Amino acid sequence: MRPPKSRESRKQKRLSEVQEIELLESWIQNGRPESGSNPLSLPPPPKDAPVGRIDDGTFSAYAGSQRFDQLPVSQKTKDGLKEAKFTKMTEIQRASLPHSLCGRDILGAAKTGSGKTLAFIIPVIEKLYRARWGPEDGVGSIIISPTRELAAQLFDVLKSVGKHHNVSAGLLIGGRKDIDTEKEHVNDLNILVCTPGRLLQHMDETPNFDCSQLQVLVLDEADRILDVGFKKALNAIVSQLPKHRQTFLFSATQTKSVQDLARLSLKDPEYLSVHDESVTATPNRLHQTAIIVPLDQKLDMLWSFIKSHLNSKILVFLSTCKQVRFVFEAFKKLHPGIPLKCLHGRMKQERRMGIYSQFCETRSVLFSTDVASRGLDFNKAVDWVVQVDCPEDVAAYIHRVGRTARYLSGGKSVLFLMPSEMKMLEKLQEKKIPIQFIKANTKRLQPVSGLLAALLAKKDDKKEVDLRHLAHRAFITYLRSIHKHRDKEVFDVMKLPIEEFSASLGLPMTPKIRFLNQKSKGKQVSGESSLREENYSKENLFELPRECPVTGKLEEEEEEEEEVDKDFLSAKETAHGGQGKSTEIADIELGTRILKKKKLKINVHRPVGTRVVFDDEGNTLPPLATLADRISGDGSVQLDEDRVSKRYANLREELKEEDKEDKLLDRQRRKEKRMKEKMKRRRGRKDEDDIEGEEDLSGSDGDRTNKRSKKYFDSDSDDAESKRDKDNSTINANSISLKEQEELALKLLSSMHS
Ligand SMILES: Nc1ncnc2c1ncn2[C@@H]1O[C@H](COP(=O)(O)OP(=O)(O)OP(=O)(O)O)[C@@H](O)[C@H]1O
Repeated sequence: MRPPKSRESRKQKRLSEVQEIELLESWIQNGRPESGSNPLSLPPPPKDAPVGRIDDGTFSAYAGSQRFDQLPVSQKTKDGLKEAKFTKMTEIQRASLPHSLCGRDILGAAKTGSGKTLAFIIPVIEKLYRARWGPEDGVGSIIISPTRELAAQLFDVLKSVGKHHNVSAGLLIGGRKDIDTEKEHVNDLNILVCTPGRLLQHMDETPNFDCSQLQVLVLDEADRILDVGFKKALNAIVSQLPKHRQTFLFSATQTKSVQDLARLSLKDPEYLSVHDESVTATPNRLHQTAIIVPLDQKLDMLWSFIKSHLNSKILVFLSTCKQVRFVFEAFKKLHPGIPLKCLHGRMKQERRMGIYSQFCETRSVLFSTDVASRGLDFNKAVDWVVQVDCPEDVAAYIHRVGRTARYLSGGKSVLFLMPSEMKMLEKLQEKKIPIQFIKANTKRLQPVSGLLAALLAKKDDKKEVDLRHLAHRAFITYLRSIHKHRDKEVFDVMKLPIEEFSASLGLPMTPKIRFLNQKSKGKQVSGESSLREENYSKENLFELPRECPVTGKLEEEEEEEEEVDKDFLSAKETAHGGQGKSTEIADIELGTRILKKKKLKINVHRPVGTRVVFDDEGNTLPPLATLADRISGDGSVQLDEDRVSKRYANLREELKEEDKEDKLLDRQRRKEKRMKEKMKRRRGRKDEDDIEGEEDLSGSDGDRTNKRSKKYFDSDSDDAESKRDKDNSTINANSISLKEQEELALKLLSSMHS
């Protein structure tokens, strides 16, 4: 039996909670801001004004307040905020919290790093607290994030601010092994922080998984989640949620699409875009630069940049997973003098999380795909964001550079633009992005292509990473990503110096890309300038215009098997450098080997049926002579019919044997192929980012779909092959009889001797 004192104190606690909730409800109702108003435009309450219920039964105004403790939120939340050292609200928090606390749907837009997370975490916790939500009530709120790392980060903020509350919360993200345990507990959770894929998996597979009582739905990085990549998953999720709920959509690049909003059944949402009037769309303390770098000099430039910023924390964006892996592995071998890390959607989840936390803690260079471009708030500030490959659009640019200069800190970014991508600069400037165009000091450029070529030329040690293979994949996936871009004003694969690019990766020969017009290959775009031809006097690598106040140095897996897209590529035999051709050929793709095969020479002028047969002494004999060695009385050659039938019987046996062997071999080959594909699929499923991960311009989603369907067709084709085998056996059975063959042979023989 529990001591009565404890029961008494629990009752007391309950009573005080009920009273607090009543007070909060009245306070909220009393001071609700006008629908459509922006609380930022209201005067802040006087400094020492009373907060909450005032003596005469009225309440303090909370719309317009600047501190968290002036808001109608529970003491538990206030304590959580205080302990996490959050006292003053940011603009998006001041603008949206008065509306969200009184139950309205929110469409929130604010620059990166401006505190949008708390703007939805606080009302989520408060709504459930005021509804006295408990474990037995099930799922009360769902917070959806496009990536696993971001979901984990949101979960951490939730745990810290809500630490004094009794609601239960869980992080549901793909790539974790404990799905079965998760299924057992998910029905006891009140707040789910998840990625769309994992949530849908629970909706599909977990018995009794029920979201029918949902109170609040949050989409962080809403425009991304509403994007085509997540369309199916999101529609399926939303179809299982009650329509009567509160919905919050937040992003730095918010969607205003009526269709999107209709999909989510938003009710008169408050559109709060706090930086609409701002001169810039990016954080004020972010110093942004762009520099022209031809494709074949990108790695030289990146290497030089890293070497001249060894004491910085640098986040480098590349287009595809394969590029990330290649640059990471290759640069690692060159020991630049700063720790290197890589992050992409095809890595195992534990490793991804490990890398993410390590990068939060240490000075290092992180090579990443766009999986790290949104929402991530790396603990210790990122000094530099380097975009080696052009972002797909302005929104992607904003999110990438937004990984630095967060909240009150500063940061720098540099965008490498190829001459053919200059249109992107215009697009960025049109969208209020203050980006400064600078020139490189080529004197300080440290070429790395030669070193890469030497690395790639080294004999492969089986235990080590196959750099040449990685370079090859990086080359192909990059070009494919450019080819797939819809914005042809910026991304035009035909304008790229393909051969030079291949050489810059250290590849001994240029893999051939079938979709390219051969004639235009190798030609440089007009205006493609070579950095090495330019001459700049200053000591630093990049030069800013004189008036610029910035004075920093730069003023400015095994992953899945080869996804050999035979329709997409083959290889071209052009050797760069002094690499021996013959050794290289074996290493390039199947397509190349097929091209290298010597064509069989067929002498079309040779008369039909004139196969030359020799006797034991090497004398030529007439055709079919071996079957016609019975000499008749008049001296003419006659067929020995016994020998003929014997010969045919032997031939039949031989053929049968050969056929058996061939079939066996073929079956074995197909079995191996199936096994390989099965393994690949398994590995793919393990390592694969669930739909949420990627972004990655290797077009992972698309590619995966293709791969899956390809597998589907492959397995079909196996069936088709076995069917063909059966059909063939039918054809054999119906083929001409032995007697007919003998007659044919006799006719032939007599016609030849006549
Ligand atoms: N009121 C506040 N006081 C102090 N720091 C804050 C406050 N609100 C947020 N922060 C801090 O600001 C940083 C950025 O916040 P947050 O991650 O929520 O930004 P965001 O707007 O969601 O950015 P993104 O658009 O990149 O997702 C975090 O480190 C967070 O702890």
